[in-house]
Amino acid sequence: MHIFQDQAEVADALASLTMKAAEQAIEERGSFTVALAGGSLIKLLGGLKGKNGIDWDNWHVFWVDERCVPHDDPESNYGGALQALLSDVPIPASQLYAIKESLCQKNEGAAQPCAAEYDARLKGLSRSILPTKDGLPIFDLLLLGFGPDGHICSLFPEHPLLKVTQPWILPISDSPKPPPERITFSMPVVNAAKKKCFTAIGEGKAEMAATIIKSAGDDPKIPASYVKGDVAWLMDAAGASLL
Ligand SMILES: O=C(O)[C@H](O)[C@@H](O)[C@H](O)[C@H](O)COP(=O)(O)O
Repeated sequence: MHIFQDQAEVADALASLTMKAAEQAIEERGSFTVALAGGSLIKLLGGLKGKNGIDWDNWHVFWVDERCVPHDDPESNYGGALQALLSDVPIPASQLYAIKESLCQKNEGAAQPCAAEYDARLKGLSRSILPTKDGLPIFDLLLLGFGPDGHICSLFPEHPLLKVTQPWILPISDSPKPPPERITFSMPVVNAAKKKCFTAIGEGKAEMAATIIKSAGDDPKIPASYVKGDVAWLMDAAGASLL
């Protein structure tokens, strides 16, 4: 757990942690797979802009969850990350794994086909850049957010999806956080990743950050409590104020 003065310092620490994971993965396997959340995480991604010595050519970027909307919709997590960082760095466009936009022209009913297409696309990559173990993909790094209710990705408290183990990518059509139609990594896919990083910025995150960190694990009221393994927390002073 690392506590910093303000958001700018957290963004810088997030950049350092991501760069280190990338260097290690590229040295070991020649590629780096990172999956991003949406929400307030997006504004921290800019910390990677202008950093030297990054081998962007070998980065592969995914989304841990996505709203089923066109890419230019303000709700699009891909669109947000593009604006915050990805349009400014030379990652080949084919290595940005956005959801298939043509399946999302109408939000209603989009989650099922979107999730199936994303799941099939990821499984296709398991023969190349996305190694698997015990039938699950091993992402190098997940940059996660959490909601005030303790949700992560689009896995919400006491929602049946929390317990679903197959396929890798799940559709949700009744997300309590709008918009309702989304796709999300399953909890086993989250936990199979090599490293996960949570960020908590501002007073609004303090109470739930403390609850997650102090939780005994696997509390269906707090999806974030299921996250296990190598988990880093980067927080500002306000986000860490109730620890
Ligand atoms: O699409 C989304 O809604 C996000 O990916 C989601 O999983 C996010 O990480 C949390 O909702 C926290 O969002 P905030 O940090 O904005 O509260």
